Amino acid sequence: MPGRGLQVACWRGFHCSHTMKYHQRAAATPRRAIMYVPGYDDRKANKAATLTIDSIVLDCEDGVAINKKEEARVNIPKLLARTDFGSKDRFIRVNSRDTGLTEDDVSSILASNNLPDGLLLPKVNSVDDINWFCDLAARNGNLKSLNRPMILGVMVETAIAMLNLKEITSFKSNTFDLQCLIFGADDFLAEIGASKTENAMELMYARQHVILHAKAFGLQAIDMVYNNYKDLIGLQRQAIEGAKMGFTGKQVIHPGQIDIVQESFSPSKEQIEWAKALSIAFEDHQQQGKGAFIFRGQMIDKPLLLQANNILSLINNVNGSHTSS
Ligand SMILES: CC(C)(COP(=O)(O)OP(=O)(O)OC[C@H]1O[C@@H](n2cnc3c(N)ncnc32)[C@H](O)[C@@H]1OP(=O)(O)O)[C@@H](O)C(=O)NCCC(=O)NCCSC(=O)C[C@](C)(O)C(=O)O
Ligand SMILES: [Mg+2]
Repeated sequence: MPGRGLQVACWRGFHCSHTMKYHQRAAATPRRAIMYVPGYDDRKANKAATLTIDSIVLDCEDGVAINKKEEARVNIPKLLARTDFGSKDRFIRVNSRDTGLTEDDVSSILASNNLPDGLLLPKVNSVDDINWFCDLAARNGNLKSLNRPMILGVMVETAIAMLNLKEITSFKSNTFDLQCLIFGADDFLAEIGASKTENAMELMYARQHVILHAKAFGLQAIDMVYNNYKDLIGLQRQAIEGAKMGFTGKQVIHPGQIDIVQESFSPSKEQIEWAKALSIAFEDHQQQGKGAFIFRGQMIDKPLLLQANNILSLINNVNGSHTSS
């Protein structure tokens, strides 16, 4: 792929820091693309079921007009019951705490016998918002029927959430498993009064802030939506940039965006070959007592091995998830 070279992003949190107790939380499930599907829209949901994509989000929030909210929350459990989404992760995005709609979402969606794999919580401002939601879900939901924790994705899209990210990413619970931070660029731009530019330079700090906190706590970091869904060249540029920055995946809104995004967040053949060869060379040099050595003209030491391991872990996870479908 043009422009990718062998400069490898840190694809996952696994090997990037010594804080292994957090890094062990990192999900092995690849979430390179996650696509929003309005929860009331059976045609789009049926289409989504046929597509090759890591995750889908059945939406009750901003992809659903206020007069369609009830239809979406009633329809989603029926969709989950009758639709085979294959190996895709099935998320539901509920409405945020401040809307007063979350209680109805939870009663309808989580009381059902057809639970999703995970939930996305939008417009979270603090860990108190997550705890509030988890209490609500534990009281009203059918979560005891699960033999695993419910996966959580927290959407970071307010200024106060950015300031509270360390506390938010420290969230722990036996019933809920926080696995992803998801950057909601559109809401964030609206809140800080900025305008989106072509190269998104106004969002660089916020994107890095999300990555930093996700990786410090072993979470996946999911990049912003590319709204101009017919511009595939711009999408590819932004997706590759996000992967190089350290994001593990990207939100999408249209089927035409999936392949480009999933490819951008997958190691190329050259990267895989490089990672395998480097691992072997590293082991050989360790045997010879050399911590640093020259490999294909570059100085290699342990951090490069860790980057190579990130590539090999990702490719194993991607292959594993596809063979299990
Ligand atoms: C952009 C739109 C209006 C163009 O809609 P369209 O009907 O003009 O598209 P199309 O090109 O005609 O569609 C082609 C085929 O793809 C299907 N299709 C099209 N989209 C989807 C989809 N998402 N999921 C599944 N299938 C889809 C569509 O049904 C059709 O299938 P068909 O040939 O069988 O009829 C449409 O794609 C759409 O509604 N996308 C979802 C938009 C959405 O959910 N937005 C909210 C999430 S982003 C957000 O909230 C912000 C964030 C993160 O919070 C923050 O940054 O702050
Ligand atoms: Mg949003």
